[in-house]
Amino acid sequence: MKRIAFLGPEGTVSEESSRYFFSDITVELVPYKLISDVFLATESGETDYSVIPIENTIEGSVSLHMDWIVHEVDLPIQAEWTYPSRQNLIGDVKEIGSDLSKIKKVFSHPVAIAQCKQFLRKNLPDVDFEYMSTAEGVRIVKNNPNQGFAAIGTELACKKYGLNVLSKHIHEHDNNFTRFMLVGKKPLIEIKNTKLIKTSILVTLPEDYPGALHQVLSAFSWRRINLSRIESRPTKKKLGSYYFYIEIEESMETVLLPAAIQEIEAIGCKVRTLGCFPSFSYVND
Ligand SMILES: O=C(O)C(=O)C[C@]1(C(=O)O)C=C[C@@H](O)C=C1
Repeated sequence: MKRIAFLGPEGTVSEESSRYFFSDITVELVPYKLISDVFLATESGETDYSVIPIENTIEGSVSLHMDWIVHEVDLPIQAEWTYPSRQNLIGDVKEIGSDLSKIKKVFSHPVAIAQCKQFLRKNLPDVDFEYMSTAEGVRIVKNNPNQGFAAIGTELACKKYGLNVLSKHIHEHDNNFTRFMLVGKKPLIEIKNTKLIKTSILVTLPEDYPGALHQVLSAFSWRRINLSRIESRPTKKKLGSYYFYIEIEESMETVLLPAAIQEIEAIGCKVRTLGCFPSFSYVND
């Protein structure tokens, strides 16, 4: 059975989304305390794949996780899916009741906190924050009663640690989704079929000259290849030096995409393929 590393403890959004994505495939989900441990578990062979949150509707890219994929490990992207992040204010109702001013400190993941900024500004303007995964936050609140602690996390974690939802769905938009990537050394053949196959590449320009990026993009545009994301990140070698992370809605097994990449290489760019993978959108059933 395939072992899948995710950010733990049990009850994180990563776990909820993995249970959804792997609902038809029997896998063992293995929690790790830090996202670095999640990556390294698969890099070392302790697990077969890692589940990595990569982008959120409200917060945008999770840059730290993208940087891990690019700089720290050699783990191709094998699949991606979207999943709704439903955040709740969680605590002990016997302690807090309906008086949220009793809350002095909130524990959660920085990305989850950022998804609830408006709620927090309005209802908890003076609280302190401490950062960890959402489920770790819920666990800490459970283990430290009567201190004015609360967490932002999932209903799964709330049930798991025997606490109460003090305010339900406190994230800013109904359309709050997180995109997760499955990274690992080999393709996961058990994955269901999908129409959309994407390819992710990293492009480093040879030097900074007028129109350099335009030339790269035109290799895709005249072939009518659709790009779904482009982002620049520092190469970490020199201030002001960037690579471009480009997501393409096309498989490497087509004729057009390898030709576009060859053209980009011919103008002196370095291209690294991070993965060619099936892409799934959340279906509410
Ligand atoms: O802390 C969690 O529950 C996670 O799974 C992490 C994470 C993230 O890293 O973006 C995942 C999705 C949520 O939107 C917020 C936090």
